[in-house]
Amino acid sequence: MTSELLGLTIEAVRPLDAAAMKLARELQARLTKPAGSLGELEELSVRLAGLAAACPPPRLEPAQLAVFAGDHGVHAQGVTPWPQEVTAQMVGNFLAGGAAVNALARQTGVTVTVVDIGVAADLPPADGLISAKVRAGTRDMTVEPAMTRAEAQAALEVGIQTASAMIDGGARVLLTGDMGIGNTTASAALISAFTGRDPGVVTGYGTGIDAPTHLRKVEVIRQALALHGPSWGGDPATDPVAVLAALGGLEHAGLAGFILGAASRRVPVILDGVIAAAAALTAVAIAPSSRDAMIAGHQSVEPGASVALSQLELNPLLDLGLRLGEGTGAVLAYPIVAGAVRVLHEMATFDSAGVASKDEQQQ
Ligand SMILES: O=C(O)c1ccc[n+]([C@@H]2O[C@H](COP(=O)([O-])O)[C@@H](O)[C@H]2O)c1
Ligand SMILES: Cc1cc2nc[nH]c2cc1C
Repeated sequence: MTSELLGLTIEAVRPLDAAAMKLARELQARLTKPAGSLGELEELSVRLAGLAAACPPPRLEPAQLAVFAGDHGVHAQGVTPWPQEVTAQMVGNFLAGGAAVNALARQTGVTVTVVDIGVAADLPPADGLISAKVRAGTRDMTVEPAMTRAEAQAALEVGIQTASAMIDGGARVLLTGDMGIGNTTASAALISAFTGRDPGVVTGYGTGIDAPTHLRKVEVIRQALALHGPSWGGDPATDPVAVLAALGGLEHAGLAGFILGAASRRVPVILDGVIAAAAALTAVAIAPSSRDAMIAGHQSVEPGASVALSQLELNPLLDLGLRLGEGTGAVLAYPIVAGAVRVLHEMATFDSAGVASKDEQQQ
């Protein structure tokens, strides 16, 4: 059973508009630069025109980042050295403006909002905090499904509603962020399930674990996949919400909804690291065309991120060796994405600037 909001959102996720893409390609060819010289920015601008069904597409301002925060029952399996309380403490840090993502967001002009979708501790109301707790942390995926289907759907809806509210408030681009001690374990489990790749290939070192902890982390993921995998019988696409409920975090569900919400409104969404990549695979399994609204902000150090992005056929814009999360890689990529659109609005054409084109010079 799919909830009404999720069903309507899935229906509204449509393919790119071919006519707007053609106009953007033609415009790119007339701008005062050698053809193709803006590299990946050119194809990106064409895709953004197709997404908006307009050429030029709207300028990507203002930009809103949502940091989905949640805790993880699998923390009990010793997959991370950090205590679970750090999730709530870092939320406090985001709200006070003292985290890396706050500094980088101030640098690039992005507004940061935190969504408490599943932090284990009670968080007092605060400016910049959306209190939408579905549950105080997930269950341990090695013992039982991390979420019930109803909880996974509720968290997907929180994500959709967050995207809608931000777009209604004027946002023209959304950015993903996450905070959740233990969430690289849930990310690797989701990535393994949705790509069919072995947990040994997609599991990384998260916040920084030693080799024995890494071995245990891979084993924990194998155990969860062995327990739940038979329920989707080798084909996760038949019931992606069941896969999400079994293995995911509340923040993965929120992020998947956020991505679907953006795609349904034809607004681009810049993905951060491995947690966003796992959520993106989930979103694509739910609504395949949502892929076209996604921009991979950066290449996380986590191996699962590369596996997920290559399955999604997304090229990360930056490769800075980041493995922090919070939305840091998305925030850093934002000026590049906004620049790709700005070029279409502001560059002169060969005609308007009186610059001879290559063909004219040859005549
Ligand atoms: O974004 C990434 O690719 C990324 C890679 C490694 C760690 N993280 C962050 O680190 C936390 C999870 O790490 P861990 O080791 O507790 O699973 C969580 O808060 C994530 O935001 C994030
Ligand atoms: C300190 C700290 C900051 C983080 N930011 C995102 N994930 C994090 C994990 C830790 C441990």
